[in-house]
Amino acid sequence: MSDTARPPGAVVLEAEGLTKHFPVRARGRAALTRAPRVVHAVDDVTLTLRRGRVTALVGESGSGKSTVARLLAQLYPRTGGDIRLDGTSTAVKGGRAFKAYAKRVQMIFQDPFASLNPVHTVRYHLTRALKIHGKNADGASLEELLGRVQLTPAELYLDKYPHELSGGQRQRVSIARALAADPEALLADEPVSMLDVSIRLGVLNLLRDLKERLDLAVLYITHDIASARYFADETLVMYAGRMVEGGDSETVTQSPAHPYTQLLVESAPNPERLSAVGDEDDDEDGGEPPSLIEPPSGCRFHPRCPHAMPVCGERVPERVELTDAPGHWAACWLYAEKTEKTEKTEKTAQRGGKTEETEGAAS
Ligand SMILES: Nc1ncnc2c1ncn2[C@@H]1O[C@H](COP(=O)(O)OP(=O)(O)OP(=O)(O)O)[C@@H](O)[C@H]1O
Repeated sequence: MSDTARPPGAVVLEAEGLTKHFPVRARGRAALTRAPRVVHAVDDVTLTLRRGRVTALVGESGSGKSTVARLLAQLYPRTGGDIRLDGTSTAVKGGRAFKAYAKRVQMIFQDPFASLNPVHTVRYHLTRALKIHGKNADGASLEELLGRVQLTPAELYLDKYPHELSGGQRQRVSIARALAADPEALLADEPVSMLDVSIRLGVLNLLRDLKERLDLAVLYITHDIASARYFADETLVMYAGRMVEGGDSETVTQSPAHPYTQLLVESAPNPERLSAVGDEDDDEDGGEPPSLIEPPSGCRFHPRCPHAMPVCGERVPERVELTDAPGHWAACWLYAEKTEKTEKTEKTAQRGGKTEETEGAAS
């Protein structure tokens, strides 16, 4: 890697105010009479990926996680916001600029069977990836790549076709192919959710090992908040296109602040299990996710929230830093209200004024 001199924890990839709206195609009369509508898939998402750290992005189906990953991989143009790679703003449309970006930011998909071409061998896939990124594709390089994903001895795998491998082995080949670029960031979109429960842990352990050995910045997308606790250094929670909570994984999963994160944690049947939550959680307790064509006003979780207050339906809550752990934050009026009140009380006290009256006016 060209930049091994950078310290662990250095920022690799950042998104700020990242937004993606997909146009909805109207049919028939509606196409003539109705204003064009959009799916608010991702709104105002801010995140940072650092070297040698795994960041989990957790949320139920349709919350916008894959769209965030695809935006970060520059597979979609964004509607708004910024993406910075090593501090430089980037918007890549294709061609040579995309190739240069993809060399540094690689993506791993959920279904390794779909992402590998069934008519080609492991040797072909890895040779092609190495050549695309201008690397030597000799036997030693192929062996080294397979060694990185613990498929040894290499000759056992090199001439196999995808259907001759197990699901776990296929995903390891996909990971090896991504590593052929020698990337700085790896975007893993539900990398184990299609694998048998018994082999998920092995693949996650491999990713963790790679993160440490290669100092990779890893984005780990999952439905399963229990696996985020196990595997990720930091956890971010998304609901209906917006980020609602973030912090170190232990704090977010053990002391969730946002009512949505609390619901996710409660509905994970066994936090110790790297479970199949993602396969079955679409109707977890507490209702359904909202339509993203006309998302709820204010906090998008407010129609499902057991603590909803009038303000929750009126204004989008901002991130509030919480005091229980450094870096822990939530975008929730439960905490913003307290902060607003505290600030008002402090200001009034400084002026030597009417604390009680000001508080009453604020609530
Ligand atoms: N290409 C697209 N065109 C239109 N709408 C899209 C497109 N891709 C995603 N969406 C919509 O954007 C929203 C977010 O989808 P996304 O796939 O990012 O969510 P997710 O959290 O990754 O869900 P899952 O875990 O099921 O993959 C959904 O409402 C989805 O229907």
